[in-house]
Amino acid sequence: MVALAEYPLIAAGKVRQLHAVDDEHLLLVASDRISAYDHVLDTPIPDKGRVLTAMSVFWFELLADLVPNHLVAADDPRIPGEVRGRALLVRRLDMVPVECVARGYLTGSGLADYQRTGAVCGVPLPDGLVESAALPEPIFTPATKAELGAHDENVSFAAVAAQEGEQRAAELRDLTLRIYRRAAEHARERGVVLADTKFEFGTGADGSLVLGDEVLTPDSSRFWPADQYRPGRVQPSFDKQYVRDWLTSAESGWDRAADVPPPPLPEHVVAATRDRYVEAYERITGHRFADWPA
Ligand SMILES: N#Cc1c(N)ncnc1-c1cnn(Cc2cccc(F)c2)c1
Repeated sequence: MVALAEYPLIAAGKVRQLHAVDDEHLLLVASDRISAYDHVLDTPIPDKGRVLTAMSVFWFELLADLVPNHLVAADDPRIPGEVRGRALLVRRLDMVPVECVARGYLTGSGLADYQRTGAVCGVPLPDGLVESAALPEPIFTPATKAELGAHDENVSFAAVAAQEGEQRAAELRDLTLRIYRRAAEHARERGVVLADTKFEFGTGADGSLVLGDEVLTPDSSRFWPADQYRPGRVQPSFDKQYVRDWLTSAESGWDRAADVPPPPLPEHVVAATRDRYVEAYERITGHRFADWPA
């Protein structure tokens, strides 16, 4: 078994890394780190990396009839033991430099754009939409990837077409929305609102689109508990609300506006957050997390 250190690091996000395995394969590693309020917290959430990896595998398999994906293996001798269960062996693709975001609800940067311009990524929306409003239909709201730590920049479909060509841009939009609709319906039947999500696509040797990166995890998407959904307010995050509430409580002593790092999380917040990740996985997939490879 190879050690992770023998696979050169080629990209790193806030809570995950990408290593080169060979000319054809990469290793996508999810850490137990959690970010909140644009800070990566000091306290890891045990099993978060494994839950999110297991979730991506579930969605790749559920969506395989809609779109090919880059997954080669979740359990393979090339995956180092130290990251087994929270790493995916994937096919090296030629990535399309567009963050393909689908939104079924209006929140975050989409709401901010709408309040400023009446539109999101140039897509006009009806008047009077409030925080977390369900959109008349899901919309494609692409973005360009920002440097680590900065927020992605929302761009218009026309900008994507100028960069990728009209046909490829239309393909990215249509595929993004088809996948979102399928996933949102599946999640909603299981008590989870998939408010929005971000896909990354690449192309293989034949030039056709392949779904890459992580997919439909609570880190690449907004998951809300359906039974608490109420438009007109910021929704509780299915997975991160305990962390957010504690960090903004007097107990933490943290001042979010002071741009200082958040304090370590108390054990009860860590445990409750781990439980929420496991609950999200078990609800959405119907599988027991205990059955995911150790
Ligand atoms: N997935 C994938 C992928 C692929 N299958 N082939 C080629 N490149 C990529 C690739 C390059 N950057 N990213 C984003 C990313 C993901 C995970 C961790 C990071 F730090 C950064 C993805």
